[in-house]
Amino acid sequence: MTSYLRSWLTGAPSTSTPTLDVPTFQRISPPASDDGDETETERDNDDSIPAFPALNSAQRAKPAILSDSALMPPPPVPSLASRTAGVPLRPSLNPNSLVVPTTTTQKPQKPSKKREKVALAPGHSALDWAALKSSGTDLRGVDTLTRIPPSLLKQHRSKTDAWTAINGKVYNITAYLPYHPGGERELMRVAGRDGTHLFASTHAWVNADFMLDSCLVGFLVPEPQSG
Ligand code: HEM
Repeated sequence: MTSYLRSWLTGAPSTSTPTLDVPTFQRISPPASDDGDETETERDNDDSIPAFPALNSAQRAKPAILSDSALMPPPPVPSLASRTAGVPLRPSLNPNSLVVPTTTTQKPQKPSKKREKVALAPGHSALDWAALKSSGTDLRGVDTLTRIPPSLLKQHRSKTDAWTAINGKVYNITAYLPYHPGGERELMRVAGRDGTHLFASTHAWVNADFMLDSCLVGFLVPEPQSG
């Protein structure tokens, strides 16, 4: 092995290992003429590689050298004369500058009151909710799914018995209250009524169908006409 490696480094042929059969490549020109004086067998045995690109290919043509007037003009030179050392150029003063403004005169926006972060009690993370809802615990409080008119929905608007309707489905949100990342107070705003609009305008990306699947109690229907 050592002598084999040494032979690689020194270029001397190795004595103990047989020489490797390294394939060599030859530059093969296309046949000089193709005017039919060779036999069919000769042609079948002809493994010569055709020239690529073909000898008459346009790729072999000499590229045309464009004159200065045919080339795209260079971008304008920024005017460096107006520059003061250490002071970045103001893009508004220098239309050629690509420098971004380093400051702004606009006041920072106050954080929106609408999406306040609420500290959830320990054991009330999204994962805890997922575990609870798939644990088999009864979160509905009803035996069968029913048709629920707004007047019935309205009767469930306390913290210990809260229902809401989202996209036509009525959920018992009582168990979810302490798990809601936006807080109990915000969630209670939709208790006893159709919360579709408020829900969608706060976080349309939240999948209520999935979050509350085991809290489904029925479907919102119009108030039955009396008389
Ligand atoms: C009834 C079904 C509802 C469910 C299942 C639900 C679920 C969720 C979820 C999963 C989040 C976290 C979203 C995120 O981090 O991107 C969230 C955040 C929030 N929710 Fe709800 N929500 C409901 C209703 C409401 C309602 C009616 C309001 C009232 C305005 C509300 C207000 C908020 C707010 C303010 C946050 C933001 C909390 C934060 O930024 O960390 N949610 N909600």
